[in-house]
This record gives sequence, structure tokens and C-alpha cells, in this order.
Amino acid sequence: VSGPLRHGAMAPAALLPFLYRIRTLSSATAKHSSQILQRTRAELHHGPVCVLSHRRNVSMGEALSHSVSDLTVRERTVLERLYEGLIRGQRSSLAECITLVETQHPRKKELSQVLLQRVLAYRQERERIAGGKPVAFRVGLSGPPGAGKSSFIEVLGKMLTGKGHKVSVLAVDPSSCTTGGSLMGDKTRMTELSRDMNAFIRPSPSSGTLGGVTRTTNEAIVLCEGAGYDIVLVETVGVGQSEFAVADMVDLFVLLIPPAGGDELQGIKRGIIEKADLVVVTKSDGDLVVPARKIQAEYTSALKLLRKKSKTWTPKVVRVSSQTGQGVPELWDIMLQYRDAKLSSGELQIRRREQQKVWLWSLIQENALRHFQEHPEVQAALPEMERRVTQGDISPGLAADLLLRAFRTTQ
Ligand SMILES: Nc1nc2c(ncn2[C@@H]2O[C@H](COP(=O)(O)OP(=O)(O)OP(=O)(O)O)[C@@H](O)[C@H]2O)c(=O)[nH]1
Repeated sequence: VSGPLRHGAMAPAALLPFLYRIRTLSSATAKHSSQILQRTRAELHHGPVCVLSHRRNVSMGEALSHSVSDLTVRERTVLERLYEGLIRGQRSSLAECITLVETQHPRKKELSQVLLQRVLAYRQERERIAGGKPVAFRVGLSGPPGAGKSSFIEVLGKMLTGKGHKVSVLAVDPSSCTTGGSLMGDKTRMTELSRDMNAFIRPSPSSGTLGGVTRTTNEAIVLCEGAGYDIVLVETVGVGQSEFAVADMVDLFVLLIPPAGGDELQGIKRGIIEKADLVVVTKSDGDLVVPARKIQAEYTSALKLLRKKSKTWTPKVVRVSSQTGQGVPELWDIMLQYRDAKLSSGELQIRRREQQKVWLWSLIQENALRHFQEHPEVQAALPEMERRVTQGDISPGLAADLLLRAFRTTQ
């Protein structure tokens, strides 16, 4: 298990045996599932599409082969209209499709999976035609509040649409998950880029758990790629775990740092610096050039001390100014060098495959934990168990075993 677990996100040890059980079950049915998946792929373009069923006592194979044959005519028509509009690159269809994947409504959720499977098949076909080259370059951008992220994305985005690219910008706002408030969405951001016909800007889903928000962001990436956006920028603010989540969904992860020392920099976590493929010191203009150079030198030295994580790439620290535009074209050239190096070495494809696995397990983790917590036997026993553990009557390990046994025997 990796991903959020690796970053120390809440994964009680008690859950591990349960996850292990799921993993064992998964491998037992893997052969059968793969045959069914093959059949599923063939069915994607024609008629019934498979989705996972939520029914109890349904084996993995049965669930995968459970066909949404009960799609109503209206549902089919809506999905067809959305899909056609999306692959023709209509921004309104893309926005509607993302709204569908963000929904909490159970039936619409199922429909969104039908749509996604079809878009995935379409993307796979386009990649096959392109000789395996990904259809889009995914770039994650993170930094503390006020680092200059939106100003930078506006300048970079305009430059890229000017070069003929189609750019989408997705946001992951961690505050929307906890408080329902927003760190990112309160002001008008990227005004020029939002008016650009070759750009698409989507704010963060406004509520849900971080896992839920990052799941929909991952799915929104697929939709943007289906709509022909060849550059997908995913922005997040460097608070909480959201930046780790974003780092795990992109090809290139960029950390933006303002040229202010001391307190402002203390908010930047060491762990996230290790994740960065590029560090960008922002606002390198006027009086800020000198502090920006200082920060650049500090980070260059700090990065040298880190373990090398790639054979083909050494993280770089560059300075830019969104106000003057200085350094932005050069930075884009570096981003392209990165992409080319990663593509030709095969590291980019490996990274994407690994990311898929990370997401699979983090989604299982989140859902399995909820399933466990909502189980009536567990809910009934939990207060007493917690009381006895906190009083030191029984060990947490034993309490976890007992709760898991209650969960298992009543499945
Ligand atoms: N001097 C200078 N100021 C800049 C530059 N880029 C951004 N700023 C200023 O920095 C402040 C924050 O910029 P934003 O682009 O809103 O930063 P952000 O990281 O998106 O901020 P949040 O949305 O709060 O996370 C604004 O007052 C900008 O005018 C730059 O290149 N040079």
C-alpha cells in the first residue's frame, strides 16, 4: 500500500488486515477479471458498458460483467450528447461532464463511470495512433498562499495558447474539504486566461473529502484530455495533504516559492520539496530580484542534499516574474526538456502506471475504511472498545482484532 499511506495519512493499522484480505481476494479473481475486462473493452464502443455494482455478495467477476443494460433511452441520449460534445472539444460539454463526475447522486455516479470508460477507451485509441505517446502533458503546481500561482498560470497559460496549445487548469482546494470555505476561489483569478477560447479553467469541487476531491480531479484530467486539451495544469495550495495528492497525479510537479525568507518559507514541508521536479522562485522583479536569487541559491543547495529519484532528471531551481514575463519562456523550455527526457527513458509511462495503482489503493482505502466504520456491529462495539483502549484495559491491537472479527463474521 502506498500513496496517502506513504505520506502518513490516517490509515489505522487495524485496517491493514482488512486491506490484505481484499488484496488476496483481488488476486484470486484477477485472472477471471482480466478476461472480463477484455470483454468489457470490446463492448465499450457498442452498447452495454460495464460498471461495478454496489450489490452485496457480488463477486468481482459478476460485478464487472454487470451491465448497465437498464440505461433508459433518455440516459443513453444524454450520455451520447455529452460524449460527442466532449470529444468535439466543446467547453460546455466538458464542464457538464466534470459536473457529472463530481456528483454525489448514486445513479448519476454510475452514469459518470459509463461516460469515463468510453472517454478512456477513446484516449487509449488516440495514444495507440500516436505510437504510445500520452495525449497530454500533466503539470502540477503547488505553493503557499500568495506565492503567485494564479499570476504565473495566467502568464504561462496565455503563452501556451499563443503557441497553439489547448490548456486546461484544474484546482484542488484543500480548504473546501474541511471547512467548506475556500483558500483559492474567493477572488477573481486568471481573468485573461478565463476569456481565452483555448483555455478551460475549473475551480475545485466545493465539498467532499480530500480523497473524493482528488478522485474527481483525476477523472476531470481524463475528461480534459478527451476534449483535446494537450496541457493540463493542476493547481493546489500548499496546505495539508493536497499537494501530495496532486504530485501523485501529474507528470511534472512544480513547487512555487515566493522570494520571502523566514516565516513564509516555514510553511513549506520538507516532504514536498522531495516531490518537486522543478522549483520556481516567483516574483523575481524589481526589489525582489535579490531575495529571489538568495532563495534560488538556498534551494539549489538543499536539493543537492536530497536522494536522487530519477536517472534522467535532476530537479532545477529557476526564477521567474509573472509581472515582467521574464524567465517564463525559458521555464517552459525546461519543462519540455523534462518531458522529453522522461518520455524517451520510459520513466514517464512508468510513473503514470504507478500513479494508477496508487489511486486504486487510496480509493480502496478510503471506501473500505468508511464501509468498516459504518458497519452496524462495528458501530455498536466501537465506543466500548475505545473506552477500554484509552483506559489501558486492552491493547489497541487486540481491540482492532476484535472489531475486525465482528466486521468479518457478519459480512
Ligand atoms: N512583484 C510581483 N508580484 C507578483 C508577481 N506575481 C504575483 N504577484 C503578486 O503576489 C500576490 C499573490 O499573487 P497570486 O497570483 O494571487 O498568488 P496565489 O499563489 O495564486 O495566491 P493564492 O490564490 O492566495 O494561493 C498578488 O498581489 C500579486 O500581484 C510577480 O511576478 N511579481
